Amino acid sequence: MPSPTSLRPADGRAASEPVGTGVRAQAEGAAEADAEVLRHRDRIDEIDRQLIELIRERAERSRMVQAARMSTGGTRTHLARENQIINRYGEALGEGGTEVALLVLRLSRGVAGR
Ligand SMILES: C=C(O[C@@H]1C=C(C(=O)O)C=C[C@H]1O)C(=O)O
Repeated sequence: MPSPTSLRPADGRAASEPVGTGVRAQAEGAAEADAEVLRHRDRIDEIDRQLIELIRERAERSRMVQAARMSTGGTRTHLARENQIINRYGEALGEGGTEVALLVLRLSRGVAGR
């Protein structure tokens, strides 16, 4: 006659509990979830690094365009072009895209505005 403990399933749950609900199964599930979080966070951090780098390059190039235009008496800003950019972000990203475009333009324009 087996002892009561030898009747316990190997995954740590009580024999009366459904598969996947035992202490071990829950611990394994939690470890997998933790690993998944770390994997996605690694990629998110990499994406953020790239975004920051791209925003910096964009701002630098934008300031060069602005400087070139102003060197011949033009304005710093060009509203028709900005509207095209705002629409592009809005169409690609939805309502929040418009706000992203406005922030990107603000970062690119520097403090002075026009
Ligand atoms: C860079 C330019 O100058 C300004 C900055 C813009 C930008 O950062 O995208 C867009 C229009 C202008 O207000 C441009 O005209 O292309």
